Formats: sequence, structure tokens, C-alpha cells
Amino acid sequence: MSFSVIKRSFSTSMAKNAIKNVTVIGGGLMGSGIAQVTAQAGQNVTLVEVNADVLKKTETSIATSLARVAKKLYKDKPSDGEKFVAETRGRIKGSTDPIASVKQADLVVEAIIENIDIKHKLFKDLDAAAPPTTLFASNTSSLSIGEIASVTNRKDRFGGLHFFNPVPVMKLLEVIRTPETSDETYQAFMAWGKSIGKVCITCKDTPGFVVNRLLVPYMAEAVRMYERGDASARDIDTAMKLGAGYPMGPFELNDYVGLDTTNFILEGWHKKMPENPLFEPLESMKKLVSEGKFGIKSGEGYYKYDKK
Ligand SMILES: CCCCCCCCCCCCCC(=O)CC(=O)SCCNC(=O)CCNC(=O)[C@H](O)C(C)(C)COP(=O)(O)OP(=O)(O)OC[C@H]1O[C@@H](n2cnc3c(N)ncnc32)[C@H](O)[C@@H]1OP(=O)(O)O
Ligand SMILES: NC(=O)C1=CN([C@@H]2O[C@H](COP(=O)(O)OP(=O)(O)OC[C@H]3O[C@@H](n4cnc5c(N)ncnc54)[C@H](O)[C@@H]3O)[C@@H](O)[C@H]2O)C=CC1
Repeated sequence: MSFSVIKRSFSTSMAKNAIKNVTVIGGGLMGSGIAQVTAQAGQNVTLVEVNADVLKKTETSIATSLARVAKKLYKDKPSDGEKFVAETRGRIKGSTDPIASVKQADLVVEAIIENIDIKHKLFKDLDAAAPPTTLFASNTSSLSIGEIASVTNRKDRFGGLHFFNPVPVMKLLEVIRTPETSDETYQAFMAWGKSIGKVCITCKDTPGFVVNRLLVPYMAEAVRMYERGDASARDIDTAMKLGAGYPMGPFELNDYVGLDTTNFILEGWHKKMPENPLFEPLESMKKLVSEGKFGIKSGEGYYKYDKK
């Protein structure tokens, strides 16, 4: 592992802007971006993954993304760009030990696989290990924050911090408070979001929060249109880009987000709200997922991609 090791001091106060040491659990699409933007803002990050090989991939993806940011920010001064990349990477420490990783954390942001049982197991362990002042947040797309927090003894210091993909580019952060999230925690989340350059909006702990509650029915309807044979995936994508001004069409976005994640969301919501036709399962998506076709990350989804 070549992430640098950083010495840090423990902050006891959770007052506004007190967050300096952040632990991000999960270094996939989202966790790597969250770690990156946090480090870009000058904060110390410990990034936890399941093993050293995955950490290496995470490190490479952060380096690639930082190079894109540096190219834009330091167009006329590449040497400053190199310094920015080195300093930002220097603030990120990799770890495969979730327990040790939270001992000095002011804030823990969880971005692991979208599965309630796995998230519960993780948060139970972290709750026992982290100082009582440490704030916990989940980046879940579709699960209830209250349900995730239910296994901890810090429900007042628990909320949702929902980022958007790609994290270094998308400006929005949804801050989700449950009925038990304290005002102090909520304020600390809002201040932290601002400190890492995001525009924060607040939402109650309702399925999909704001963006996904609107995005999922739209994307699912696009798939139904394709499954009925009304139009091809390519034409639907072109239509929504050129006719509605979206940066990506629904099939491109689905492949970008990851079909395993979107399929999981839809199945979970269908189970919870079986009477709602918006969340009926989608046969083409189920088939692709069962074949291991998860979109860009696996090389194929609704479209085929060159393997990197
Ligand atoms: C279909 C069935 C569905 C069933 C139901 C399930 C639905 C599930 C819904 C969602 C599930 C979960 C998702 C979630 O919780 C929330 C989300 O995140 S939703 C996704 C939100 N994101 C978007 O909508 C992305 C839309 N796309 C874009 O904005 C652009 O296409 C994108 C920025 C990705 C790429 O832009 P483009 O112009 O095409 O390409 P460029 O390569 O030129 O990039 C432009 C610009 O951005 C910089 N950049 C891009 N990526 C990165 C990166 N990773 N790191 C750093 N910088 C990056 C790039 O350098 C360019 O910068 P310039 O200065 O312009 O050169
Ligand atoms: N993909 C997207 O566009 C978005 C996803 N989300 C949410 O973010 C979370 C993560 O999603 P992605 O990054 O897309 O998934 P991903 O599959 O890209 O990454 C998840 C990572 O977590 C790691 N992991 C799994 N269990 C772990 C554990 N116990 N400890 C440490 N690491 C562990 C995996 O090795 C993997 O690298 C999910 O809850 C998802 O719903 C939120 C916003 C957008």
C-alpha cells in the first residue's frame, strides 16, 4: 500500500467546523470520490477497504481523478498541479482495519455495498470502537437511515450524507436527518458539506430522499419503454440528452451508476412498496445482473465498454 501514514490529533468537540479527521469506509465508485474531495479540502482521511488489492485500485482511481481536477485547476501551472495532487494524496491513508480506523475519527462516512445486513454488521462494530463524540453517516442511495442507525447507541449522532456520482464533479450533497438526529449533528453535517465544497440540501429520511425518489421512476420507465420495444436504448438516451438537456441518457446513467446497485434499489423498494407500479422489477435489468453485467465497472451493461 502506498498511501502515506498521517499523524493526527484527536478532536473532542463536535461543534460546527470541528471535523478534521474523516474515515471513509468503502473505496468503490463513491467512497473513493468522497475520500478525494475531503482530502482536497485539507482534511485527513482514512480510507478503509476489504483488502490491499482493492485499496490499490482505489488509490489508482483517486490518482486518475485528481489528475483531471489538477489539469483543470492548474491549466497554466502544471507544477502547482503536481504539488496539489501530491499533497491531496498525502492526506489519504489506506487501511484494511475498520476498528482501528475510527479510533481518531471525528466523522465516519460509510460507502460500502447497498445491503442492510452488511451495513448493520459494520456499524455495530464501529459503534463499539469509535469515541462517543464521533459522528456517523451513511451514503446509502435507498435504505432508511434510521434503520441503518438502529443497531448503534448513537442515533443522535447519526444521519445520511448522500453524495452524487461522480463525487468530484457533482455539487450536491443531500443531508438526511432522522427524527433522532440531533440539531448539533445536523449543523455539523451541513457545515462539513460546505467545507468540502458541496451545496447541501436537507431531506427527511424518506425512500430515495429527493433526487432518487424522482430519478428512479424516470429511469425505470425508460427501461419499460425499451422492454416494450417502443424505442431502442440508444434512441431513448439520445432523446433525453438532446430533447431534455440531460448530460447522460437513462441507460448510460444506469451503466454508470452500476446495474447491481440500481437493481438492488428497485428490488428493495418493490418489497417495501409492492402496491406501487413504479417500482415493479425490470426483467432486462435482472437478466443483465444475473449475468454479471453491471455496467461500466464490469465492461458491459446495456452497452459494451472497452476493458481498461
Ligand atoms: C434504468 C433502470 C433504472 C431502474 C431504477 C434504478 C435507478 C437508480 C437511480 C440511481 C441509483 C443510485 C445513484 C445515487 O444514489 C445518486 C446518483 O449519483 S445519481 C447520478 C448522478 N449523476 C449524474 O446524473 C451524472 C450525469 N453525467 C454528467 O454529469 C456527465 O456526463 C459527467 C460529469 C459524468 C461526464 O461528463 P462528460 O462531459 O460526458 O465527460 P467529460 O469526461 O468531458 O467530463 C466533464 C468534466 O468533468 C470532469 N470529470 C468527469 N469525471 C470526473 C471524475 N471522476 N473526477 C474528476 N473530474 C471528472 C472532466 O475532467 C471534465 O472536466 P472539464 O473541465 O470539463 O474538462
Ligand atoms: N453508484 C452510485 O452512483 C451511488 C451509490 N451510492 C451508495 O454508495 C454506496 C456504495 O456504492 P458504490 O460506491 O457505487 O459501490 P461499489 O461497489 O463501487 O463500492 C463498494 C465498495 O465497498 C467495499 N466494501 C464492501 N464491504 C466492505 C466493508 N465491510 N468494509 C470496507 N469496504 C467494504 C467493496 O470492496 C467496494 O469496493 C452504496 O450504499 C450505494 O447505494 C450513493 C450515491 C451514488
